[in-house]
Amino acid sequence: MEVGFLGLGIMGKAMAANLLRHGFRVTVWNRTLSKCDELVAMGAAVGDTPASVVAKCKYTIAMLSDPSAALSVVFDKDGVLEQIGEGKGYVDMSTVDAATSCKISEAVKQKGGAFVEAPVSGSKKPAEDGQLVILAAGDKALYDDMVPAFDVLGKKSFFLGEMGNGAKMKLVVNMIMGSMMNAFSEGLCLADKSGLSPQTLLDVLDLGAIANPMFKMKGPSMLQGSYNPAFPLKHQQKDMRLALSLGDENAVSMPVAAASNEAFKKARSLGLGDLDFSVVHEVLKGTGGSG
Ligand SMILES: NC(=O)C1=CN([C@@H]2O[C@H](COP(=O)(O)OP(=O)(O)OC[C@H]3O[C@@H](n4cnc5c(N)ncnc54)[C@H](OP(=O)(O)O)[C@@H]3O)[C@@H](O)[C@H]2O)C=CC1
Ligand SMILES: O=CCCC(=O)O
Repeated sequence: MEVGFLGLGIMGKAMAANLLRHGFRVTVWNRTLSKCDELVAMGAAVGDTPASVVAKCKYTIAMLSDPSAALSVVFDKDGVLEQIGEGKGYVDMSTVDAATSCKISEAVKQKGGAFVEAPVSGSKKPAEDGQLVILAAGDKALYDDMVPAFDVLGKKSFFLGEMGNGAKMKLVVNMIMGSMMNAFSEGLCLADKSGLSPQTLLDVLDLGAIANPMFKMKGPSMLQGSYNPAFPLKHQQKDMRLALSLGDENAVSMPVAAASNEAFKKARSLGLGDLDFSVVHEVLKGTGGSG
């Protein structure tokens, strides 16, 4: 199967590499073109523009930072829309809001193409290992065509029905994750300040009802103050912002998420946005809490 791949950041690079390793023919494009080199060394072809990738490939996947990047790659000059049409499919796996997905879907459909939104749960390591959870919605026929690729990229794919449901599900999941990260960080601070060993807290948590992979993976590096980005904090804050907006639209009160968003915003204002989202711990250590 031949696929195009737009966006070779932390996630896109790992996902495109995975497709190559599994025998897919992949044509890549990235705004900063030099980031294509590593994929070329693995056997990828390069397109000069999103439009040229879509012209070459029946199916094109995108993994871009945020709504503005997702819209720019479709609607701007040399964008996806210039070449999408009958018989071609576009799959955006970026985390965006439902309105962005719907806008792209309408434009792609107007040109005769098919569109699926397919944001993912799982970070850099699951992307490298093909263990993502895919939250797809939109054109069911295109989704079915993409199953061979989704099976390589993920351990499970959900088809969630109408356009926007994938984006909404992803935002709900990341709203919970961001709030959990703040509660976890506050707990580490509280243990430390009240004379307990934070390491022992990690051991206790790991044996109880709230044990989870995130605490297990991020806890030790947070205690060391090490924040190599797997999931950049700027993206987590974007997801909290979009989830809070979804809460506004649906009159859902989310005080925990709102307080967590403030801590992520504070971290961004301190220039920590490109580090892992667990760096919010430094903010909470500084203030003694998110409230
Ligand atoms: N990292 C993670 O753990 C996870 C991330 N996600 C989501 O996946 C998406 C990608 O995340 P991640 O790979 O971590 O992000 P990165 O910041 O590592 O990469 C972002 C990508 O978007 C491109 N980009 C940014 N702005 C534009 C623009 N205006 N036009 C064209 N391209 C642009 C960047 O290009 P350039 O290289 O030129 O800057 C880069 O390829 C995000 O929506 C994120 O929320 C979802 C699950 C997990
Ligand atoms: O959007 C990022 C999600 C990160 C994760 O699921 O571990």
